[in-house]
Amino acid sequence: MEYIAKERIIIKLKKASHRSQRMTWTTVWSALLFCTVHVQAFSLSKTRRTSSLFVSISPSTRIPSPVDGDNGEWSLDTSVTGMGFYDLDENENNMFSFDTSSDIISDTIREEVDILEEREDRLYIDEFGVKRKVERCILVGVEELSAARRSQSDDQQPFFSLQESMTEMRELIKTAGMEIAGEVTQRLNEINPRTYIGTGKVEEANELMQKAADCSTIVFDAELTPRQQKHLENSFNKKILQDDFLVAGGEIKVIDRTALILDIFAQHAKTKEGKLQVELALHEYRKPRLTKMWTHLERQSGAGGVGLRGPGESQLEIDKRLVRDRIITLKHKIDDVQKHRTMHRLSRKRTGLPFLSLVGYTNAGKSSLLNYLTRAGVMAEPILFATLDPTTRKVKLPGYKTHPEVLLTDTVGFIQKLPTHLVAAFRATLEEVKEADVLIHVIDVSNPSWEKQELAVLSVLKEMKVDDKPIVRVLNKIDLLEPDDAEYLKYDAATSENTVAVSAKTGEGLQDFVAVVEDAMSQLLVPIEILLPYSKGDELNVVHEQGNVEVVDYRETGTYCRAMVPTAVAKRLEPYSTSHISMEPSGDRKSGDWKMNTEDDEEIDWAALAKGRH
Ligand SMILES: Nc1nc2c(ncn2[C@@H]2O[C@H](COP(=O)(O)OP(=O)(O)OP(=O)(O)O)[C@@H](O)[C@H]2O)c(=O)[nH]1
Ligand SMILES: [Mg+2]
Repeated sequence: MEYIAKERIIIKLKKASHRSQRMTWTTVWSALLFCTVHVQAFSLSKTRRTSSLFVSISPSTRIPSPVDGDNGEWSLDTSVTGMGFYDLDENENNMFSFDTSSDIISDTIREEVDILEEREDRLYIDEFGVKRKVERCILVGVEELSAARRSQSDDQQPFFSLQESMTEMRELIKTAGMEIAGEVTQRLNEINPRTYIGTGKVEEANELMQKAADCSTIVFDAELTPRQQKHLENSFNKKILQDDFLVAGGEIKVIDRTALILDIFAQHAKTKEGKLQVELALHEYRKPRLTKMWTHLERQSGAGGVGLRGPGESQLEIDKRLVRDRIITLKHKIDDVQKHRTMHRLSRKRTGLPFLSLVGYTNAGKSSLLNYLTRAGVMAEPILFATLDPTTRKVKLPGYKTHPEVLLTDTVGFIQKLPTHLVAAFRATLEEVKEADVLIHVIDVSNPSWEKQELAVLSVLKEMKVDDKPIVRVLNKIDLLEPDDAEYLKYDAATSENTVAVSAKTGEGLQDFVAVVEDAMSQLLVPIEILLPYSKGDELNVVHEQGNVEVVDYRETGTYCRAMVPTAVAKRLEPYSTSHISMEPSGDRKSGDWKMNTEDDEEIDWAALAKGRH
């Protein structure tokens, strides 16, 4: 039996793990190559139970029938969404009716494939028909004593103790959908440049994993270098490597903190842009980590068709080229999406509404606050990195005099030790923070490490060079505190500048929140002095709505008005200005002390001016 692809499809080839992997995959590859399948991308997933190969192939290529049976080498799995092919031996009309939503395939092949294989890795159906999580892992953490010492001399860089960091990792692992089967920790003066932890600890982790059932993953609470990861993989997979892949069972995966966060991002990205960014970050992460583990797949690529022909290109080289090409394509696509976003931002600016951005540590309650204020229905979950895509809402703030309406954006949460290339991949989201007039820093005060989390966020804001913007500190989740602690924090907030204690769950303190935000925004107002023609009555309304009017005087030539207004409004009204007002702040912008330069710097009698007698 033979099949022909209707359109570009992903096929999934599965085999049971009891056969020699080397034999089987070589057979699969040769089968695919002999029938001139144009393989466009592939990804391999292995668990203890099965190994799956996902291949994207071009339309109209014929693929051979899988060999089934007792000693079957491989089988074709038709359960992958987006598959579509004809069964040639059957009646041509009798095609398999699969859901072939083409955008899954065209834009995000790797991503869909990754998510599918991740899901498969995690879930199995037990004898009662219940889906259970099976991916279990060993968590490894290190207390780096030299880093602890360094941090003592730097107040700005928070140092999370081993226990704090491990608590956070446990949450991340839970969010990623894994279970912890055991933990290994080590106190080291300096980390081991080769294997991160000492060789004794590698052994300990290995033993722990052998004892735990269904456990083939080791998660490190660290950003491992590609070299360290390779050495660790080799140490944990010594047996498989020694036996030249002939032993039963899947290989042991070594995952670092970055890979774990990327996995969570991949599961949570909702919009096209978010997905593209995650895919880019994943490829950037994987590029230096492609290794010669799979050299048994090495071949001359003449049979690969146009574009793949060439002298002696190894599978590893092809992989690298595929990843490189994909990165370039992704960057182009992201640039395109960002052009739209820039246009969107410009039109938003034209509305003249102040722009507030919610920032904060992951799980602090940013989305909950936006939900409370707007009923926007932004996903707020007790999981880390619930939000990846920025959501902007117009919010009416009750009791606001100067800015009755503002634009409020929810953003991706921060986390300590956030790898720099992850930050780069999410630059579009961070652009939103750069554009903001005021930052609303949401802090989860029910978390024992909240002060360190606050510092971690401030240091990222500093890196992004946005720490000069007015920042409102929102001490959130006070409902979870002991009454005394809550009272103390409320008092502390009331006596500190730009700070408010709230609960985004019960709504407590949100009236004060509005007042504090208004205070912060008044720092954005600039003084104007204008003479508006009577035909521009609507502009005067804007000044009344969005500004603080000090003097209005109806004169023969128009309405004289002195007021404090948002910068956008001041710029628009510049043609009607009666004096030359400098828009530059005089020194500290936060003080709200804006300098006015009159032409000859003469003393002005404001009262007389107001009455039109100056
Ligand atoms: N008890 C209590 N829970 C809260 C409060 N605010 C938020 N939460 C809960 O905290 C969890 C995280 O809230 P989110 O709003 O998703 O947090 P976030 O800052 O948007 O998180 P990320 O998008 O992951 O960065 C959710 O389960 C919320 O219900 C609060 O004031 N009190
Ligand atoms: Mg959120």
